[in-house]
Amino acid sequence: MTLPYSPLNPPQKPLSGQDKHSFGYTTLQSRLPVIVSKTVDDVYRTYHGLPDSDPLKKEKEQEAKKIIELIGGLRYELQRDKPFRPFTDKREDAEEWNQALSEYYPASSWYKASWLFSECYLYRRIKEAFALSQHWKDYDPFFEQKQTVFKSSQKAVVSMAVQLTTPVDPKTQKSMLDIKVQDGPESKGTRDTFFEMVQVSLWGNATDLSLLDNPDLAKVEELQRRMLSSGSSNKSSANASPAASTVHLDEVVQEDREHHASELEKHADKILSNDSELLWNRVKSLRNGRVDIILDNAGFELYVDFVFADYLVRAGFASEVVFHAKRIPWFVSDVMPFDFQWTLDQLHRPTSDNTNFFNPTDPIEQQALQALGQKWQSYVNNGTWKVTSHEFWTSCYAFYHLPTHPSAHDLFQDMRQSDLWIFKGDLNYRKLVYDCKWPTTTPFTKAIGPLGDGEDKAEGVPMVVSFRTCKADVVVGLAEGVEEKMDKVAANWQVSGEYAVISVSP
Ligand SMILES: O=P(O)(O)OC[C@H]1O[C@](O)(CO)[C@@H](O)[C@@H]1O
Repeated sequence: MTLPYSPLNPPQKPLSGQDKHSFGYTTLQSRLPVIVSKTVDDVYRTYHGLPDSDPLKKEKEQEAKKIIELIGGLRYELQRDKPFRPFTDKREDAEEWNQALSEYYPASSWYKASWLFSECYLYRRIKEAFALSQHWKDYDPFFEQKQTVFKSSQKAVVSMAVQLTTPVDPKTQKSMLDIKVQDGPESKGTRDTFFEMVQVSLWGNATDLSLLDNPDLAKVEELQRRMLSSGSSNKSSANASPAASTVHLDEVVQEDREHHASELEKHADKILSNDSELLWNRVKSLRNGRVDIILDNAGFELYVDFVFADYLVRAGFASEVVFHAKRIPWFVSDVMPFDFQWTLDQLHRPTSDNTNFFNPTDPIEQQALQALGQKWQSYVNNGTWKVTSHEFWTSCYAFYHLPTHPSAHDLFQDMRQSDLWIFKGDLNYRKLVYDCKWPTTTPFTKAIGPLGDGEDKAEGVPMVVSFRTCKADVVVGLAEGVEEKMDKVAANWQVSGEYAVISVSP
């Protein structure tokens, strides 16, 4: 079946930088030039830091200068709204990108094309600058930023690890993650934990680097405090002395958990449309199913994605979780396969090694991190967790094209084996709904076209879920009156990342 839609002919009017009041305009005008400049800074710092002992230093320096020149040129083109030009590198997706450029936007430019196309084109152009080199081909200019922000998440990461691994019931010694579906899917523990995990996974999307043009680490911490008690309870295990934490850990963790649960409750009204009950109905019927998570950001968000996936496995709902990462550096903080393994490594490295990424002083905290890291590594080793990547996720195409685009054929055939697709984050949401100006009351299931449950539903698509904090103008699935109410509450509610939606299409 050929789709009537294309980047040039989306199902509704597309968001575009032409609208000066849109977040697309602000992004093209102010945010992307900063991101591009920071990319140049990173390359500059990295090549200046090359050791003299590196036999390839000279060649690498020369190539780095070329990369800087290319990325500088890109910034110039963006700021002056110059026409798009074709790609000149030999990556496997270059031809498809060039075809799309000539078919949809032969004489277009950054502000004239759809915002979605322009923004994806920018990240692909950054990749081109590296792909044309020999020594920097696989270099990720955003890795250092991803690392720094993850490091600044230590408090939240550690606190959550302790909460998850400490027995909640001293008699059974079971932790929050040990709740099994055999205890009855509707048992209070299983159900409550599910809703908590969903919210943790959702708000994990609030800390993303492309939105924080200038990663303000205090803001990152503040955002994480939304979902955690760390830093807010002075009894938190993260602050307790080793002796105190050993003696009263159960109590402290219990208190932290209660605080955490009430923090989440406080944020429940920030979820403007919440289909998590529908999701629960599906999840609780699963036994040893397959769940696909289309990842968004590395760092803290990936960590909470691991937590959610671990819950699904331990409870017995899933025996296979497939994580979809990006093949190229994308929207600054998106997960690449390297980030996936790197994150696991930081959690379960032996603590005697002074180079530990996280360095909590309390042995209980160290053990908690290691316990999670080792458990998660074992899932990777035995194939329960798989990380994969596909060019489609970094193409210019919205997800309407996943079932029918020839280059996504293998991906779609594989994903059809899944019981549930969970899309994380804002960009994935934008690609699900084709980044259009939908009325906010449009049902999610309609706005996602062939992935929804309308007449044009593609065969083999399972339940589609999106966990998204709102960081772009488009939002659907709202009840009548919500948009008007929100306009009075906060002028920038659609893009601030303060509000969220949990959307499900059966
Ligand atoms: O990491 P996320 O949640 O996909 O967000 C990506 C960010 O980049 C944007 O696509 C704009 O640059 C926004 O929509 C969002 O702020």
